[in-house]
Order: sequence, then C-alpha cells, then structure tokens
Amino acid sequence: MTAAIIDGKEFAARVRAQVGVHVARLKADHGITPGLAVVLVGEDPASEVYVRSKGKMTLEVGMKSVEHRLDANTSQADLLAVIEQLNNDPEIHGILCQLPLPKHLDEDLIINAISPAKDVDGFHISNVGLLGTGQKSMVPCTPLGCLMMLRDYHGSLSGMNAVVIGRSNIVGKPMAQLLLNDSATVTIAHSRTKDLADVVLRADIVVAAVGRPEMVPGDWIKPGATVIDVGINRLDAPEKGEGKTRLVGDVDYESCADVAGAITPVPGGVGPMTIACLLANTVTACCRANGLDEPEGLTA
Ligand SMILES: Nc1nc(=O)c2c([nH]1)NC[C@@H]1CN(c3ccc(C(=O)N[C@@H](CCC(=O)O)C(=O)O)cc3)C=[N+]21
Repeated sequence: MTAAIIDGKEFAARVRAQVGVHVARLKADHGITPGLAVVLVGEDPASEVYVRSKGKMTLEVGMKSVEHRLDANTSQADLLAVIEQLNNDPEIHGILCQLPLPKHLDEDLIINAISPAKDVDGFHISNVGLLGTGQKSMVPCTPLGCLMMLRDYHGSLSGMNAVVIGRSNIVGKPMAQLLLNDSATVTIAHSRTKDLADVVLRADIVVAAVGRPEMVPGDWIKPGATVIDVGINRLDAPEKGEGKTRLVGDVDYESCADVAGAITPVPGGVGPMTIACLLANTVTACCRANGLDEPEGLTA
C-alpha cells in the first residue's frame, strides 16, 4: 500500500481563507478587528521560525498582530505586567506566550495569568478543565489541527482505535481528550509503555507526538491506518552540504507511508495547521468577547 498524503499545507490555507472571511465580516458588520499578541521571552530557534511565520499570516488574514519581545533575563514580575496589560487591552483578543520560557520563569504561573478568554493556546487550567469535561473552551492549536484533518479524512471517528504516542500537556493529553469527545477508543502511550509496537499496531489512528526523530517504524503501523505526525525535528544533513539541516517527524515517513492508508508529511503537515488554528482560535475568541455567533467549523 502507498498512503494517501494528507496535505496540511493546503488544508491550512483553506482554514486561513475561512478565517479571513470571518475577519472581513467582523470589520464590515461590526467595526471590529481581531487582534493577536505574541510574547516572546529570550531567543529560542524553534520559536523564532514560528513567530515569524505566524506574524506574517496574522496580517494576511486581516487581523492585528502585536509582538512583545522581551529580554531573556526578564523578571517574572515584568512578564506578568505585560500579560496584565494585554489582558486589559480591548483590541487584543488572543494572547500567546511562546514556550518554552527561560528556566527562571514559572511556566504554569505565567500561562495561568493569561485571561482564559484570550488564551488562544488553550493551555490555561480553566480551558484544560473545560476541554476535559467536554465543555466549550479554547482548544490547543496543534491537537485541533490534527482533529480537523482526521475529521476531514474520515468523517466520523466514532469507535475507531486511536493511539496517541506522547503525554505532553501541549499535544498528547488534549489530543486524547478531543479524540475521546469524538467517540474514538483512545490509548495514550509514552516512554514507559510496555510493548509499544503491539499497542501501536492495534491503532486505526496513530498520532505521534514524542519529539523523537523518526522513532515510529512502518512495521508498527496496521495496514491502512491513518498516521498523524506531530514531530518537527531538525537534523543535520551533511549530504545537502556543509551546515545544512532537514526536518523530520516522529515517524519514519518512508516505511510508514508504505503501510498506512493516509499520512501527514513533515514539513507541510501538522505545522501549518497549528498556525491556522491559532488564527481560528483568535477569531473565535474575538466573537465570544463581543457576544457574536462564533464561526462554524473553526473549533472542536
Ligand atoms: N505557546 C506556544 N504555542 C505554540 O504553538 C508553540 C510554542 N509556544 N513554541 C514553539 C512551538 C513550535 N510551533 C510550531 C508551529 C508551526 C510550525 C510550522 O509551521 N512548521 C513548518 C515548517 C517550518 C520550517 O521550515 O522550519 C511545517 O511543519 O511545515 C513549526 C513550529 C509552535 N509552537
């Protein structure tokens, strides 16, 4: 078998176009421009790529984009003051504080200082609790993007066996909640899981989110299964020339694509969907903040 490629880049462009329609409508009918603020503390190469791409796309869909770049040794009090200012700014509907933060800052405390209504990452404990109880929340962007692609490809996920590899608060756990809310049978596997190969072999849907380059080989994949690769790992690629790198996922693409029914590539899979869902969340947050009906199909 050769897997169908789930084109996240193309799907994300469609989501952004939808977002753009809603932004235009908010402006024309209500005089409101959705605004997204990104807070970046210090320099992290993974965050840099993301922030640049995100800022460009925020403007492309017609939203207001604000960036706060703070020094790596910014104090917790100063960072909290910036967040408080954004919480109180009526032109800002979404706030994203780039993770990871420098070690001297308490990540949980900072995330929970963001107003839950503006928490477009969906990391605030209040949003985590709402998602876990199946209530309306802000849904983390990466799992939301994965869910959109899975629903689009399969229609219903009801009764499917889904295995999520990875138990992070950012991807693994919320992904499992979303799959469960869509009535899949969900297993969360992780570094201590026994007989991981056998667990993954039972899956109709595999979501790999461990951050270990190419760790899932094709012989762990049930023939015809759908493979969603969340990993974005940068490896040295001396064969491409001195100092060159290449991006690989958490699954071994070649061998998995031979067995799977469908697979997301890296790059061009989950990554672009994450950014599109950030924009979608910002429009959703803006509508909720203004008591307006929120767009359909842009959240879980
Ligand atoms: N609070 C917070 N929320 C985040 O969502 C968050 C974060 N912090 N910190 C950093 C990571 C990283 N991240 C990426 C999103 C999209 C791509 C992406 O679009 N990647 C392209 C390739 C980009 C390239 O060529 O390097 C792709 O997969 O096709 C990458 C990385 C979000 N993050």
